[in-house]
Amino acid sequence: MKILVSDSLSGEGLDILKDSGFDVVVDTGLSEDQLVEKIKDVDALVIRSGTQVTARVIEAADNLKIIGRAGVGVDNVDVDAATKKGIIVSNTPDGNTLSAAEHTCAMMMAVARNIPQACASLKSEKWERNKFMGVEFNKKVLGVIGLGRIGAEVAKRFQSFNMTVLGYDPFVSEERAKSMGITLATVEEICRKADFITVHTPLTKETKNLINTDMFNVMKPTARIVNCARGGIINEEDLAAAVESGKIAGAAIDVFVEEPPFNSSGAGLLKSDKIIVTPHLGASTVEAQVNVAIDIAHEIINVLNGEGAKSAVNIPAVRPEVMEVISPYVKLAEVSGKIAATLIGGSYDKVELAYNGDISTKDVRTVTLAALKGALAVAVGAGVNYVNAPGLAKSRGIEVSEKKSETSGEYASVFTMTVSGGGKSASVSGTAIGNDIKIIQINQTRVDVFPSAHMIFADHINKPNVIGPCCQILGENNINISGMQVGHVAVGEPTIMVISVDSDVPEDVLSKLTTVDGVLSAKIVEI
Ligand SMILES: NC(=O)c1ccc[n+]([C@@H]2O[C@H](COP(=O)([O-])OP(=O)(O)OC[C@H]3O[C@@H](n4cnc5c(N)ncnc54)[C@H](O)[C@@H]3O)[C@@H](O)[C@H]2O)c1
Ligand SMILES: O=C(O)[C@H](O)COP(=O)(O)O
Repeated sequence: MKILVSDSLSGEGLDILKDSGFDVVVDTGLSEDQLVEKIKDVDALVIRSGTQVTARVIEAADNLKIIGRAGVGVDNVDVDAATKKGIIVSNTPDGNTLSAAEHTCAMMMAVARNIPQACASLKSEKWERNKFMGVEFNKKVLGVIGLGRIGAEVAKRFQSFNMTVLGYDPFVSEERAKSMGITLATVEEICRKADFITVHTPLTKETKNLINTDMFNVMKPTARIVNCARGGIINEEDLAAAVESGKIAGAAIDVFVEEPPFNSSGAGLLKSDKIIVTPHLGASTVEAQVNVAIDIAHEIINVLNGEGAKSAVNIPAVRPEVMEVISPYVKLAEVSGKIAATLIGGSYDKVELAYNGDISTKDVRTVTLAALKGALAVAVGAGVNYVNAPGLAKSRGIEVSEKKSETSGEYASVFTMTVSGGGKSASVSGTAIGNDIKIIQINQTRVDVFPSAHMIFADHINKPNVIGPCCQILGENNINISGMQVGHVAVGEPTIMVISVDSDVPEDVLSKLTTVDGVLSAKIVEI
């Protein structure tokens, strides 16, 4: 399989990729047209912020399984287009946190003490001590917008300068903020009260232009603002105007709407003496680059080897300790999906997933995805995966619902999947015993089936001389039976027979089974 690395990646990560035995190609600085050409036969793409992975690039990618971002921000990737095509998008959320936080601190200190300007002045043989009068952090107010990994680290560091920290993050509770020594406030309150403001959110439609002229209008004239997150969170034109007119005292900017910003709204920021700038250096430390390269290399190899993605941004991230508990149910759900969709034997517009007992208290988002993947695979084939299963279900008008209850009867946990539509339904219940999975009910019939690779499900009447002839047909066609289960019902009642076999069962053999007196239908499920 082929891995294309299209931005600079530290050698430690490249070595891991090369040692995995995959074909690794490093080709940086590609235009969109060049990438469209090169991506066709690529299985994994490794990027930083320099590569724009547009819908056009994704459309051209015939084999792509994962886009791995060595870093945090995925705003240079069309994640929706990737998701629709079933491509995993993963990042490395932790590897560059400290470097980005430290760069923010460096920028804040530099703008407080005019260090770049004073340095340039002295190097041009001027001794301008009065011109570069700075300000202290002591007893000042810091406003942090976005209290995630980097925001929290920045807040912690400035608390040691004896600053009061105000924070805004709609996804952070009062308790969490309190535990970090931060008082929650609105963006406007922060803008009114803070001496220093720093933004640490992703760029989203909510955060785009979050800091604009309206906010600069309420800031102190001594306020200084820093952006080491994403260009566009602070409106570039409004910032240039606010600094120029003296509405605020200065700014420090690492990131721009367009990078490099020479021919865009960011160009105005380069002209002001009161705005210091760096060319997107937040993550540019030896340590961060080694961390993110190693993290993304392992993620790429895992995914190409068919193991799960650990840090995908377009499928649920499940903590390893939770994954350990739910992983047999992930397997069970996929198998149940295949069985239920095969048994209904046609279209359906409802999928109901019932989680009973211990499993109902766990994060089961991945189990639900697995159930959909299994069911849709019956119609769509190998083109369905964890990433595109919900989108495919939606586009087929399938309504998915979950029910949870802590009661489960004789088993600690029971998972039930029901598909229904057009007046028909099929349902499968199962449980996990250690790492093994067992189907315990099909429709209304109790069974005890440990799923195998090839299983025949035959509806029949529970009466003499049905099972024998079925086994004979399979034997005559050289199909070895490795196990068999018949649903527990009274004689004369309809039930189900599940025959595990060691090889595929051709259609004509399945048809022959239905000629046996008492057999109502026969279907094969391949796991
Ligand atoms: N300059 C660099 O080189 C560099 C390096 C690393 C990360 N970054 C950028 O820094 C930013 C933060 O990274 P992180 O690792 O801390 O991410 P994170 O996901 O840990 O934190 C982001 C925080 O923003 C919050 N948030 C989301 N929407 C918000 C909104 N509308 N208002 C306020 N808060 C909101 C989230 O709740 C979260 O707590 C990202 O944009 C990332 O791309 C830049
Ligand atoms: O989001 C990030 O991780 C940073 O912006 C770093 O980007 P880079 O990998 O291009 O330095």
